[in-house]
Amino acid sequence: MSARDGVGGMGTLGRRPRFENSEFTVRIYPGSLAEGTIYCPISARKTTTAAEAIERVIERLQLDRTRCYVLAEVKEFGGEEWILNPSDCPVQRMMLWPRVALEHRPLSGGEDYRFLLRQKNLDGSIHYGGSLQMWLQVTEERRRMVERGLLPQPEAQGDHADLCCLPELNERSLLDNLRSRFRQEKIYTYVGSILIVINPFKFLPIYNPKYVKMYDNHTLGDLEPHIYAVADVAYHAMLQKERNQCIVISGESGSGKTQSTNFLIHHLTALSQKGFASGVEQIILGAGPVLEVSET
Ligand SMILES: Nc1ncnc2c1ncn2[C@@H]1O[C@H](COP(=O)(O)OP(=O)(O)OP(=O)(O)O)[C@@H](O)[C@H]1O
Repeated sequence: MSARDGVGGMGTLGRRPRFENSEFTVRIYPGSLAEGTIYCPISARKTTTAAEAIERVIERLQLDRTRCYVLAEVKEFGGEEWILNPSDCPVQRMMLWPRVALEHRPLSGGEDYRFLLRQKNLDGSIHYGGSLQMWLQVTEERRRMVERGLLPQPEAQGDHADLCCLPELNERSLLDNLRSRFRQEKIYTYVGSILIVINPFKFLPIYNPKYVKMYDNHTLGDLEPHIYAVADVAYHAMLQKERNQCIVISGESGSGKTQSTNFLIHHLTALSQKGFASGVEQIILGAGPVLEVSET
C-alpha cells in the first residue's frame, strides 16, 4: 500500500485522521482467476469497501461478471484466509499490518500480508482454483490406488498413522513411531478414534482452507491424522444423529490444549458457514479466557 497524495511514506500511517481523503494503492492478487497477472494495483480510500475494490479489479482485469468474487486477507504464507465482507474496508485492514508489509519488503517467519481475489461458489463456499482441485483429485486417486494394491501402503515409509496398527505394541515401538512421525512434522497420530498431538512449538502450514476442505466429510482414518478430521467427525455425527457431541482435550500445561480448541472451533465454524465470514468464531474464541478464569 502506498499513499499517493503526498502525505508521506509508510512512516506516517499512524496519524490516521490525515488519511481520511488520501488515495492508497492496494495490491490485489488474483491468482488463477487472471493467469499472467501477479497482482492488480487499485486506488482506494480508507472508506473504499471490499465490494468497490472488487469492482475495480473486475474492470481492470476484464473478469467474468457472471461470477461472484470476494477478497481474502492472508497474513502468512499458506496460512488462513480471512474473507472480507463486502462492506469491510481493505485499507483499514492494511493499516493494521506491520510497516514492512506495507512497503512490500520481505517478511520473516512465513509472514505474508496480502489480499487475494477469490471466486465464491453458488453455495457460498470459496472456489480455490484449479491447482487445489487438481491436488485433491491426485490425493484421492492415490488413496484409491493404495486401496487396490497398486501403490505401497504409506506405512512403507516406516511409520504408522494409527498406533493400533503397530505390528508390535510396546512402549519403545510406540515412542519410536511417534518420534519418527514428529521428525517428519506429522504431529498428529491416531490411537483408534483418539488423536495424539505432539506440540511442535512452531507454525505448520496445515490449518489453511485447503485442509478444511480436504477433511470435509471424511471417515476418521481415511486421511492423514488431523485435528480437523476429529472436528469433522463430530460435526457430521451431530448432523446425522441430531445429538450433541463432545470432544475431550487433555494434556499437561503448555501441551497445546487451547491451540487445539482454537483449531477445532475454526474447523467447526468453517464447516457450518462454508466460507462465509462471520464473527461467530471470534465470539466463541473470545469466551475462552472468561471460561478459563472461572475454572481457576
Ligand atoms: N498445533 C500447534 N502448532 C503450533 N504451535 C502450537 C500448537 N499447539 C500449541 N502450540 C504452541 O504451544 C503454546 C502453548 O499451547 P497452549 O496455550 O494451547 O497450551 P495449553 O495446553 O492450553 O496450556 P495451559 O494448560 O497452560 O493453558 C502455544 O502458545 C503455541 O505457541
